[in-house]
Amino acid sequence: MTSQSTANIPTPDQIRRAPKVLLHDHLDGGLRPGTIVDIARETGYDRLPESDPDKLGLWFREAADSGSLERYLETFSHTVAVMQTRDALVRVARECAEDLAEDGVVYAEVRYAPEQHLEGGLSLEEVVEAVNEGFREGEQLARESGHRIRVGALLTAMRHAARALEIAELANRYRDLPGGGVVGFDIAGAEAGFPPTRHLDAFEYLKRENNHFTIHAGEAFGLPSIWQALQWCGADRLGHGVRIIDDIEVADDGSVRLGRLAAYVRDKRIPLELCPSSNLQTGAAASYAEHPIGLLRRLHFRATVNTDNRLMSGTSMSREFEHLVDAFGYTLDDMQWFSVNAMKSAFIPFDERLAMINDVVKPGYAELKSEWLFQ
Ligand SMILES: O=c1[nH]cnc2c1ncn2[C@H]1C[C@H](O)[C@@H](CO)O1
Ligand SMILES: [Zn+2]
Repeated sequence: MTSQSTANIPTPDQIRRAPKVLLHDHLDGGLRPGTIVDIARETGYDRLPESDPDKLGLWFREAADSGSLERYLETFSHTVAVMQTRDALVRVARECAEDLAEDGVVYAEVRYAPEQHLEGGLSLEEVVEAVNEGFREGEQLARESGHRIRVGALLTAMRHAARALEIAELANRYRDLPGGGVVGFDIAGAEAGFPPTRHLDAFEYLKRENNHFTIHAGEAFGLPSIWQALQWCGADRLGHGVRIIDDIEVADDGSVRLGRLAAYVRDKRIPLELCPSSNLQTGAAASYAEHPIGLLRRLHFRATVNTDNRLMSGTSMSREFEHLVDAFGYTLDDMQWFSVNAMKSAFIPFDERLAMINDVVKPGYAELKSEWLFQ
């Protein structure tokens, strides 16, 4: 007879079926290798390092496994290269929504940088409309195969470039669309040398518009980047934020002391969009077992679990949770805690977040948690 305590450690199948919430996933970091090969052939892009989809998938994982964020980011030149036409963007977005739904994700915010998709002659607006169309098609196809998912877009501006205000204005124009649209804004790219305050005009504009934004901060660079993102720029969430650990001291007797920034992040319930596998690849953490998510969860930070780049990390939401279950012995209750945290931190309206938590996430976990009774 299975007991409740062993049954509460989820099996891989339960992890996949559990309702999961994803806040940090890059559209150009999640393509299917076969799709990259197809589009490269159709559009005449001849610089792919491999033409066999399996080998190409492996190439991305290995190339991204460099220990440096800068080298990791170089792999995106190939995915961005095959995302320059309307058809390609619709397809990639559709498949993204389908893949997430198949993996048991019920709500996702997926980000991309419109300014990187203009080389084929599309306008910024055409890029956003193509991606939105793909997400809607993917949601519909997922429904037809028995999965429910909602996907919102986050528009990213590249931190080394100078188009943040323009992209923030774009994000604001595509808000509040019926059926879902652009739910917020982000900045990404190499962190060292490109502080978020370079883009203050964009953040101040979004605040005046009562809009939402997250900032990649505290990944390759430490506390100053997190501090700027919160106290100068006013970020609602931190993309990664994992280096907040540098402001937490754990003494030999297990007692914990938070510095002022870490205390602020916890007190204000600032969501941390943690991405364990990505951090291992860029050198921000040494192993799953040593990943700061273990301590941050114990200390009740508003921690969430995310994929970052499913292609480059060969991962999925289920894979991320499998690693965490192995490393920390997490149960279905822990998974629910992370999923509720993420849903609370989403950029959609409060009533919709609440309904997702009460009517989708919690009932999904209750169902899984009761399975042991009927075995
Ligand atoms: O983990 C990341 N840190 C900083 N930038 C990133 C990360 N993953 C992807 N990006 C960049 C590369 C993409 O081309 C861009 C937009 O999705 O965002
Ligand atoms: Zn990211």
